[in-house]
Amino acid sequence: MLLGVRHWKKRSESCSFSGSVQATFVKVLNIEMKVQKVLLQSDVHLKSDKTPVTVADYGSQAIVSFVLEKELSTEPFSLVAEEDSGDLRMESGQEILHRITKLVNDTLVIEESYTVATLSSEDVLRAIDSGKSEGGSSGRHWVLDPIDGTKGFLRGDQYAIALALLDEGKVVLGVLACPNLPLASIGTNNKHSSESSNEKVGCLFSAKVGEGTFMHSLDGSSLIKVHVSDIENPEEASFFESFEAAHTSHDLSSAIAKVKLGVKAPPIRIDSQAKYGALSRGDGAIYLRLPCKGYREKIWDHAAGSIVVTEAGGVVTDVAGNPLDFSKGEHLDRDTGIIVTNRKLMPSLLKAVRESIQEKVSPM
Ligand SMILES: Nc1ncnc2c1ncn2[C@@H]1O[C@H](COP(=O)(O)O)[C@@H](OP(=O)(O)O)[C@H]1O
Ligand SMILES: [Mg+2]
Ligand SMILES: [Mg+2]
Ligand SMILES: [Mg+2]
Repeated sequence: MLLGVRHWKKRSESCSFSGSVQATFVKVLNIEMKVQKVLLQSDVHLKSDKTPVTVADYGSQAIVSFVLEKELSTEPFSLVAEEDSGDLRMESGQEILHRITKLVNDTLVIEESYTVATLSSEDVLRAIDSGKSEGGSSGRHWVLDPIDGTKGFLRGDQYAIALALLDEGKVVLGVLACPNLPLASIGTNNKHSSESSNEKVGCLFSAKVGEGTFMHSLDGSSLIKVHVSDIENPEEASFFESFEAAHTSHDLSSAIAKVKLGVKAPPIRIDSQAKYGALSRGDGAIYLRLPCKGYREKIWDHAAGSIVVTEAGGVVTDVAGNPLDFSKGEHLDRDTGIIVTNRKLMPSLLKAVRESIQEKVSPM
């Protein structure tokens, strides 16, 4: 028993971010917001799976992994992150690597505690590749999506930086920074909005297992504990889904929400895990993600978002109603979609999802 308590204390102490990591996280965000406004065509590349990646994705991964490794120098460091340096090591990647290196140094120079020396391109490549761990069910692994919703980032819309900690395969800590998300509600089911926060954008959600979810403003001026919507009547529940039709079936979610549940409000379509953040503070009551059959979800797309919602009182499952399993490496071990809502709505939502999928498979 005593051993268990000691283990828990040790774990929770080292789970928490030091102030300088959090401050650096915010600086990365500020830089990304500037980069988003001045992005050049040549700063954007297509990866082998045809999804976009930018200097900001690589730069964010290099900085967060560099700072985390420095902060956690006394313990084994394992990071599972989205990007790798393969394309940057090729001849064609030299120009973009040069710009990433400049971006990383410009950012780190602002944070005095990390100005050991100017980082070389090789240091930057090494920092990006620190994210090559495979994760799994034993030990601790940090999970990073340096820019989630890159397509939204390119459009000038929503995106997020998502960092989580896995301990023995379970998410125990999550931080979700959403630089373009208004502090006021973006949905119809809101309970936290206030007059003074109406115009401001930039939210940072943080959640630690057993301690709830907090929303900070990015300028540090406010901090509140948030809770998911307590709506019980599905007709009043507004729902979130991906902006990108290629990432989720808009037709299927419309059949579930409108036809089966009688939801009246139109869907709120935004990019990235900002959907989890917005749901955690009750902006809407449902998030449906129903990708094409065969798409395998990655853990960095859901680890931080899922704990932000569950610690705010919500439920995150696959379409069979099982909790998401983050212990199987870089992929979530499901290919059947993700549903998120509050405890009261989950039974009717699950039923509606199952019926709609069944009807799609065998139309009457
Ligand atoms: N065909 C597909 N189906 C579902 N998700 C996909 C997809 N192609 C890419 N994605 C993932 O969808 C994420 C964005 O989610 P959303 O649609 O909620 O904005 C992307 O994250 P990145 O932008 O980090 O690559 C990417 O991992
Ligand atoms: Mg990507
Ligand atoms: Mg992502
Ligand atoms: Mg990403």
